[in-house]
Amino acid sequence: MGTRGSKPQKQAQVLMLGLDGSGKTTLLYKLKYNESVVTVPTVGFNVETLYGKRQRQDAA
Ligand SMILES: Nc1nc2c(ncn2[C@@H]2O[C@H](COP(=O)(O)OP(=O)(O)OP(=O)(O)O)[C@@H](O)[C@H]2O)c(=O)[nH]1
Ligand SMILES: [Mg+2]
Repeated sequence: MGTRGSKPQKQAQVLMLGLDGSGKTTLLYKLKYNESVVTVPTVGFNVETLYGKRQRQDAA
């Protein structure tokens, strides 16, 4: 993203909000591991770092 002429944004911090039991944790771990996990109601909050395809290749 970004305006014309600016560098593409390489990192983003995303805050996901939703009602209890609306699927936030399920979506987070689906995005991170591409798997459907069994969840329990979250106490507090979940924080995860997700990497894009290119970033994973750079890390390897
Ligand atoms: N049918 C259906 N069920 C879903 C979907 N996403 C999540 N669920 C189910 O909804 C329930 C709650 O999912 P969570 O991911 O724990 O919801 P949450 O928003 O993190 O809940 P809290 O942590 O309590 O706020 C679980 O039983 C999930 O399996 C979906 O897309 N479809
Ligand atoms: Mg949760």
